[in-house]
Amino acid sequence: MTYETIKYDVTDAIATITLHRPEARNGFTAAMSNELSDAFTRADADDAVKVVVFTASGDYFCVGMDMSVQGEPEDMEDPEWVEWATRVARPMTNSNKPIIVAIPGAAVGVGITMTLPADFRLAADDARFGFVFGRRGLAPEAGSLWYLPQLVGLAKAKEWMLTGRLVDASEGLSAGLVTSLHPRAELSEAAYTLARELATQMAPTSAAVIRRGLTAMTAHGSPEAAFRLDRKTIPHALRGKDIGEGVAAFLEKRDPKFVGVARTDIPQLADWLDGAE
Ligand SMILES: C/C=C/C(=O)SCCNC(=O)CCNC(=O)[C@H](O)C(C)(C)COP(=O)(O)OP(=O)(O)OC[C@H]1O[C@@H](n2cnc3c(N)ncnc32)[C@H](O)[C@@H]1OP(=O)(O)O
Repeated sequence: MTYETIKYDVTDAIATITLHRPEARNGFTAAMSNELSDAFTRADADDAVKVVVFTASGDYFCVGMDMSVQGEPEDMEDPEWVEWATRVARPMTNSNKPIIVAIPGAAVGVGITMTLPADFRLAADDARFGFVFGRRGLAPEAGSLWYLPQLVGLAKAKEWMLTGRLVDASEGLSAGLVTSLHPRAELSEAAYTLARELATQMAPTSAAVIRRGLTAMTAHGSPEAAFRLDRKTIPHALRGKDIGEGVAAFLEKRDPKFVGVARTDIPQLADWLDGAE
């Protein structure tokens, strides 16, 4: 697929997906929805990719739906509309690779909800966030009715979504929405420092089990379900390509050279997670 609203790059095992409509403050469109869906799916399928960085060109991350081009749909059941945030959030949720979001400025509406399935949200210290759907007569999307209370608690999620007020960066940090804050000029380096650490220090199969397992267990797990999942994943890890390397690297006081590939080494992971309820 040719991308017109985003950029996609892979360098040194890190895929970077960049919202690229800076003239429109990266306003979200149907084309952007399709392109992001394709890019996250592509990064997951590429065995050369170990980590994904999701960021944006310009001073805004994304001002949400581009209200200047995205009019009212003729058919409110049209999946082009109903599914447009899900198309992004689902491949992010199912990704075998950790996802780091670097948020340089305002992230509002779908501009913030589509980041919630990611694993880390690093933000500029003057960024703002807004769950403004009620103010526009819309309903929350991207699975945010589930994700937001998981991240910040039910009381805060209700307050943010019911008022639709803008939340500043420090409140986002203290509530748990944001992982860390950085001066805007240092945000990109902070994101790539973290990405390089994950790409070099984490066994890919371990990362996939951890990010997907935590989400699945939080969504529909229990201690017994987690014990059952452990019984699948631990023997698998012990038979895997990287356990010897991880232990040897520790004992030899050197960086590991992990060769595992989650997608092909544990193709049954999705079935294990589905069966974990
Ligand atoms: C299914 C999906 C649903 C959703 O995503 S619903 C959410 C839709 N998005 C919004 O409602 C956000 C509306 N925008 C804002 O609240 C603010 O903006 C911001 C907090 C994002 C940024 O504030 P500041 O930096 O003070 O900029 P500014 O002066 O308000 O806006 C600058 C220019 O950007 C235009 N703009 C902002 N957001 C959008 C948008 N989402 N779609 C189209 N245009 C937008 C404005 O109108 C204005 O334009 P001009 O300079 O010509 O006056």
